[in-house]
Amino acid sequence: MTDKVFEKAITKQFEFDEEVASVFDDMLNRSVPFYKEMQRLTINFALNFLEENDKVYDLGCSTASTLIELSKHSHSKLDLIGIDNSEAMINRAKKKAKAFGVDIKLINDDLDNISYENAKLILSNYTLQFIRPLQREKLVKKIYNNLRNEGIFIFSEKVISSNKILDKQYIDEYYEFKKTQGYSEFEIAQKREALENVLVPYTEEENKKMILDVGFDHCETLFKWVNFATFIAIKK
Ligand SMILES: Nc1ncnc2c1ncn2[C@@H]1O[C@H](C[S@+](CC[C@H]([NH3+])C(=O)[O-])CC(=O)[O-])[C@@H](O)[C@H]1O
Ligand SMILES: O=C(O)C(=O)Cc1ccccc1
Repeated sequence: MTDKVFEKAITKQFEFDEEVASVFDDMLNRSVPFYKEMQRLTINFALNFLEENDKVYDLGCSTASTLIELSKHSHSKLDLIGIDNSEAMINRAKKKAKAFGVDIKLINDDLDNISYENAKLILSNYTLQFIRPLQREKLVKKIYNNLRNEGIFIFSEKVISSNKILDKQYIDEYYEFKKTQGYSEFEIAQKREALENVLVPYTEEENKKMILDVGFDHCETLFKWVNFATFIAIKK
């Protein structure tokens, strides 16, 4: 279904409710530049590190698109677990996984309440940005502690620039992108307002610092388009 959530006047903050969940795949494809390419890279890099029966968690799995694709491309059997605190998203994820005949454990809970024990790979594309900064650091520490040795964390985030002039150019460039995707100026402005204080982006450097501060040995940018970045972190 086509995303028309912000065509009408909005009075509340952005929420992952039934209305958003019902158009979410279209929303993400049209709102995240190179979403499919970012997802392809996530999966290819993940597969390089995975072996039979490895445990994989997707934090903020939404409609489970990434886990379904991962499962389709894997030659080994994986233990796939998706977590999302939006019931509407998890219900869609369950329907999609069933339709694709893919075995995924889908859990409707807050990321805080889950133990990621024995994980070989943790994925989290465009989700940490919705977690309050203090809690975000705590969650990343838990991710590090629960990953096995040589475990991998791949995550994507909307980012800002610490340079004011460039940051303004980032915003303008993204605005142009959204127009090419068929969003009107009104829809773009409304969504921006609804996301204010809900989506809290860091700079690329802040993201890397957060990762290294909790103990990861290595973190680098796998992919970046202006204000959208994918990172890979490795635990020794
Ligand atoms: N505290 C939380 N606990 C659990 N889930 C949460 C929390 N906060 C937000 N979410 C969930 O995180 C997801 C973020 S969307 C991820 C896209 C997906 N990764 C994809 O690649 O297709 C990204 C976006 O919409 O920009 C939503 O489904 C929220 O319900
Ligand atoms: O659409 C936007 O304005 C964004 O900043 C990114 C985004 C994409 C999908 C859901 C929430 C935020």
